[in-house]
Amino acid sequence: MARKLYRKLMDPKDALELLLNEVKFINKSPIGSEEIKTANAGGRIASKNITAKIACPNFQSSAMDGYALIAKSTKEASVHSPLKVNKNEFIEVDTGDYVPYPFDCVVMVEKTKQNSDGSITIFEAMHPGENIRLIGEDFNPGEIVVYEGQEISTFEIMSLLATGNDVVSVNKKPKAVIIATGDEITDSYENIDKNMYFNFNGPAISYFLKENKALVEETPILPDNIEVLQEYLNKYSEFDLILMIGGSSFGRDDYTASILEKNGKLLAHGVYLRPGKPVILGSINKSIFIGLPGYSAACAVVLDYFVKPVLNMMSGKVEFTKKFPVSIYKPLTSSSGEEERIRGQVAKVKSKMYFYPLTRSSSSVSSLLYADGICILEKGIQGSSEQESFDFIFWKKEDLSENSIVVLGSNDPLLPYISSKLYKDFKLRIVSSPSGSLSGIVSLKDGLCHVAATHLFDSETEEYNIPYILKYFDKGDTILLMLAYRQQGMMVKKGNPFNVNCLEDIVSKGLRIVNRQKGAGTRVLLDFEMSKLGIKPSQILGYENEVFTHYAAATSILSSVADVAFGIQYIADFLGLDFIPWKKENFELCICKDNLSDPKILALIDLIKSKSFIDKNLNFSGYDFSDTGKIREV
Ligand SMILES: Nc1nc2c(c(=O)[nH]1)N[C@H]1C(S)=C(S)[C@@H](COP(=O)(O)OP(=O)(O)OC[C@H]3O[C@@H](n4cnc5c(N)ncnc54)[C@H](O)[C@@H]3O)O[C@H]1N2
Ligand code: MOO
Repeated sequence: MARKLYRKLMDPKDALELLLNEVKFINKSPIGSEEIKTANAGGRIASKNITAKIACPNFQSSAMDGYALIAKSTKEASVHSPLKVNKNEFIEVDTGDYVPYPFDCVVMVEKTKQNSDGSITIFEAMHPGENIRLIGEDFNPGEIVVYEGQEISTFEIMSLLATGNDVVSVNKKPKAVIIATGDEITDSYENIDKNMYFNFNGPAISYFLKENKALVEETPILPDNIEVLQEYLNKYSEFDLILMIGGSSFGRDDYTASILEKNGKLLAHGVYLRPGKPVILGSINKSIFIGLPGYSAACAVVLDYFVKPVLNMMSGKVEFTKKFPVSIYKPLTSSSGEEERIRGQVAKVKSKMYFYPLTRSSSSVSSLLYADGICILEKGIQGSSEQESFDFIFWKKEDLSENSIVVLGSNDPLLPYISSKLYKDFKLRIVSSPSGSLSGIVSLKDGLCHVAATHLFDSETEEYNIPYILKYFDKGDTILLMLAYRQQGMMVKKGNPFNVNCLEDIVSKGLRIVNRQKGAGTRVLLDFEMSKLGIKPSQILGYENEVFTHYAAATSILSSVADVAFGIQYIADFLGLDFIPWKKENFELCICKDNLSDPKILALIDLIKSKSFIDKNLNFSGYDFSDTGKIREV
């Protein structure tokens, strides 16, 4: 099949409007209602206002254990003039008992004296209604208990049953089917090799749909075959929502849009939204059809932007997307023609809420795992400034923004272990965004983080970190907390196929490197080693290719896009690369002294001092923990 090279992109808001109108057009807003037992209605959506059938309580009752009396007859009673009430003038009641007329108040048993002749003595006057639960005190018949569109949960069930609603009318759950497509998609790890991906989107989307009130089926993974796809679309024509994963962009096998064009209604193929651009929206028979891009982050944005509103409409759920204002800690630029939804974490630093973006790659799964939610960058934003405020939408249920320690600067594999310990013991976490040691120190100065992670070698003093920090902070303003000494060096493929032993080999053999970004400790060290040997950047192929982490440097070697990269021994060993050692370095955390009273920072310092984050089961090769937890004054 020839590649299709055209597509008219739409504004995402217009596309959503068309789609929701289509849900109405096929009469599925909502899809219908059913009566079910209230006891089983948790999580369901009320299809209409539900009113109280009976009052709650529906008879006057005693609020206390004691004696029901006639208030009028007690008006002379006081501590100084106790009143004897004969046994035919009261009735004994327990909490919740019916209180018959003419009794109109209850005296608590502990406020009376019981006499041998069966009478009681009371010591204060009672007023009508005292300790009586009145009819309809909680709910009166006809009062609205649950609104149409409201989700029924614990207290709704309690209130509905208290008001005589044994059964309730709820909206039916939309029936959704997920069709994962692609010859390269498999559900067995045995087949995972070149050109095969495990179907991690399908089961995850299934859970998303269930969380959003759908009944879900998943088909087997379908091949890129137009007849088979067609057959499954017919098979599920009774379903309310058909989601097809993959095959939405311009690939050879991207049949999805054309099937819809021929057999149903193609409302949109492609929107000015990133990620999620190649989404396909339409209907077929009486089902809404949404073609999700195969890349996971694009899938996630489409689920949030298009699928969720469709499900809410079908299940009749009234939902409001709460947006929070955030500042972006470093300038971001959106692509000129598209609205961007950027994944990231949020954290409060010095009472200001900051957004720390994660990778914008559409295929990234880890960014979905780590993101608290998304920040909306309207199209055409050029280099946002820190003063500007942007809309942030939580995707996660848990808001950890005030429980976050923001570590900017360099990156170290120990940080996730530290974060996991802090989470388990204190529900704290580390938010880290690798920006390079120097940039971390500047961010600390600018109040954009709590901690700067740094490993900067100063060639003049041959000292680590302090000379750099003193360029930005006064003496005595900060401390350095030692995390570990790390072995730095060169990483090459297993077996060292190019026989690299020193930097000169890179030049003489014309090898490709991948560099770290300017201001990164590893970059500073490389430049120092190069200047010692008189090697110029122009002599090294790939000197301008920058990556932001040790992992990214190592994976460039694994993916054969570089022959040599620079970083720490641990990563090389961890990923099965060979390593040529250079130098041991100090990896330290710089903290402002005026932050030392923050309980979060104290918890971090205590943990590092205790060294209990060092997982004995892991081999931290190239790490020296002898001075871990030591503090240096800057
Ligand atoms: N020449 C162009 N190429 C691409 C464009 C473009 O405009 N021009 N758009 C890119 C964008 S944007 C996106 S997003 C992706 C989406 O691609 P498709 O929707 O066509 O998805 P596939 O090609 O079928 O799959 C891509 C990729 O996704 C992964 N995948 C797919 N299904 C699953 C699954 N069930 N579980 C896990 N992973 C899955 C897999 O890595 C596939 O290789 O297209 C760009 N290309
Ligand atoms: O939709 Mo794609 O996700 O923009 O990369």
